[in-house]
Amino acid sequence: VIPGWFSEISPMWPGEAHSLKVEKILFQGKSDYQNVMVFQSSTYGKVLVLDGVIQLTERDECAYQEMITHLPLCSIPNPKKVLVIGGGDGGVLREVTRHSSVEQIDICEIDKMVVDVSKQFFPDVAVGYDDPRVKLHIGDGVAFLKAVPEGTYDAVIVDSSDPIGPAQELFEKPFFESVAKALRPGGVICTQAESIWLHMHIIEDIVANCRQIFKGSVNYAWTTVPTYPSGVIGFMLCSTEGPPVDFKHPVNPVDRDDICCKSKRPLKFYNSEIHSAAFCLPSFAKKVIEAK
Ligand SMILES: NCCCCCc1nc2ccccc2[nH]1
Repeated sequence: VIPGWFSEISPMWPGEAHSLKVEKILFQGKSDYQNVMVFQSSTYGKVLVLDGVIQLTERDECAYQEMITHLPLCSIPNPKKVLVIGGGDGGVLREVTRHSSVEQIDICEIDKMVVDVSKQFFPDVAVGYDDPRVKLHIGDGVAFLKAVPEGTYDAVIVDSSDPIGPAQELFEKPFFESVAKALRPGGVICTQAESIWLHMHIIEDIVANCRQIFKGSVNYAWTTVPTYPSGVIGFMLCSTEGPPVDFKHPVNPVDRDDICCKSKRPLKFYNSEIHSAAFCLPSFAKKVIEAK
């Protein structure tokens, strides 16, 4: 351990570790589910760490939050009811509220400490909670979805941490089946889907499960997030049987400047071109993901 530096060492990415220079540790706690830490970095703003894994930094969180939200919501004409699983930081909520068509936003986060810490240390991220359309449920997303009436949501966004830890079940088949049931025909799911550099095997399994469960379209998109392992992170975009969804060509643009929300904060990362580009894959990933 180098004094004054945080290194993200994990068996999920053996032999490598992204490091950030630490100015000051701002919070350390242990919730019922995981270790929670916040530190002031020298060059990436404040950083949220769960069980030693970087979840977000102030400098690059826009890339992840904007892409995981607008890739699904800009792919359907008129999203009204949206469910967020995980995402206790509130960043996805902030992005969902940009869509004026949205009437109801449910969020189910298992760890209340993540919500409280985000509100205290990441107010520009947790601003998402201020919107009156948002309803926060503290609990397990697996149980929450079992209780949801069939066909309730237009979109479900699974903003999970990694498969090792509290989010493990959110990567498994039964959970995807419960999401498919909770979606209306032609509804969409977008999940945090790891790195094509590090996790092709996990992605292969997720894609196989999604092809069996989601009878509309199944696509993988990816983007750059400098502080995530290997500097990239991906998303599974799937739709249920029903009105076809073409994820690669957004029907509901959000980069119009009239679409805004309380924070009046402009989009920093997402736009319609980067939306389409996100689905272009390197050959080694295409071979696995688009295998016919
Ligand atoms: N190793 C990549 C980790 C990606 C983490 C994405 C993420 N960031 C989060 C912040 C709060 C709650 C859930 C979250 N899920």
